Amino acid sequence: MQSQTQANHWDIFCAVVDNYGDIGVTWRLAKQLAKEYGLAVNLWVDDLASFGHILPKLDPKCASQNFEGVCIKHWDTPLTQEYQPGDVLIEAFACELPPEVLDQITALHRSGNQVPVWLNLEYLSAEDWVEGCHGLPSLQRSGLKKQFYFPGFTPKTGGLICEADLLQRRQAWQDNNERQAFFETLGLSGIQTDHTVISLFSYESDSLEALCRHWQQGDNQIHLLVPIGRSLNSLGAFVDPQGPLTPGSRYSHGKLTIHLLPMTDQQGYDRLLWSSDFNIVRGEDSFLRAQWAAKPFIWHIYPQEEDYHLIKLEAFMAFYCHNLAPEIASAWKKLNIGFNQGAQETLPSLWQQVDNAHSALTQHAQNWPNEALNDADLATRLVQFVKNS
Ligand SMILES: Cc1cn([C@H]2C[C@H](O)[C@@H](COP(=O)(O)OP(=O)(O)O[C@H]3O[C@@H](C)[C@H](O)[C@@H](O)[C@H]3O)O2)c(=O)[nH]c1=O
Repeated sequence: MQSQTQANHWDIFCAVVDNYGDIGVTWRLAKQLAKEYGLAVNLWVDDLASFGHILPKLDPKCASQNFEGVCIKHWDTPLTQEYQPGDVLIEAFACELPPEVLDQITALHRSGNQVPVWLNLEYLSAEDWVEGCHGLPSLQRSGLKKQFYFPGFTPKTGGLICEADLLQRRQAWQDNNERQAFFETLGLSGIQTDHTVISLFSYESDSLEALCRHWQQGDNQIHLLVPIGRSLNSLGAFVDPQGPLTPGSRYSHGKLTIHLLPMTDQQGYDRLLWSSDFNIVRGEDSFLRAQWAAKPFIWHIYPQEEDYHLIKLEAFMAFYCHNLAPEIASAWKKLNIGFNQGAQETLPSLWQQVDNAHSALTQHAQNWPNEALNDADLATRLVQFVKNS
């Protein structure tokens, strides 16, 4: 397989901590840098089996393979494939670079040669402090300079990952009403145009059972589309926990039908979000893609110690709601907090209030992407940042 050995290539290193967010974010970025900026990108990943869940064509046993213009390389220990220093070296989410890489760039630096621009791509947060930390240097003992690159929602941050044509493609998909044909490709049947479709990709949560009980007794037919994963661990009362829980299974309870789906590649997941009336998402990447889907959503934020994640949730909600009618903003915020806190008793009424405001929230969700992008997405700002470094 061809790897990127030209002097002007970029290397991105990604260690999969858990779940799919680390690899999901770096894979999106690598694809976009290759496609829109013609950059030669090596994406080094320590866990190809996890990556395979969101890129089913990937061969987890292959050390080097090309997809969508990106060379995906297995990051093993010790590193068996040669690293050649390029223009840029990105360590994603403070993963520790392999010693073989550090040794090479240190040797380059010591011999007075040019070293790659070395960046630590951080997690996304809407908190105030991000602006002050974006771009800060972190001086290394070796004398090398590493800089923090913080994604974010304001012009003084590193921006948000969004491909140049994404919003247009999503709009065309929704205008052309592609959803029914898409559901057919997924083998879904029985979804009529006046039914409500909700996608679910969350962590385990007691909130799920509370919402399902409510939906089961509602007036409207609801279809809950669930890619196989952690959400199912909390739906034991609604799916057959002894059963094989395979894609294609469906379970009906009153007005609620739960459909199990396979995990697909990222493009397929985007389409699922575009095709749903409401999305329940999590982590970092699906959270952002729900915003680009321009539909109302609940964010199940990745839990952190001492409930720090609730501070991050509040910071984002303040941004998202700043120009939303106060009573709608309040209902949507309470639903998100209630979901994240597992507030089983209050969730049905919180859901109802948000559901009543569905068209206003959808309108808001449609305006949000352009506002959030602030004229430049993350890749555009990153390329500029590197030019200025
Ligand atoms: C359901 C589904 C998801 N995906 C992708 C979308 C995203 O790129 C990825 C999921 O990533 P996230 O939404 O970020 O959620 P996550 O929970 O998987 O990842 C998390 O990992 C932790 C280690 C981080 O600290 C969190 O911040 C977060 O990133 O999976 C598919 O490609 N196909 C699918 O069918």
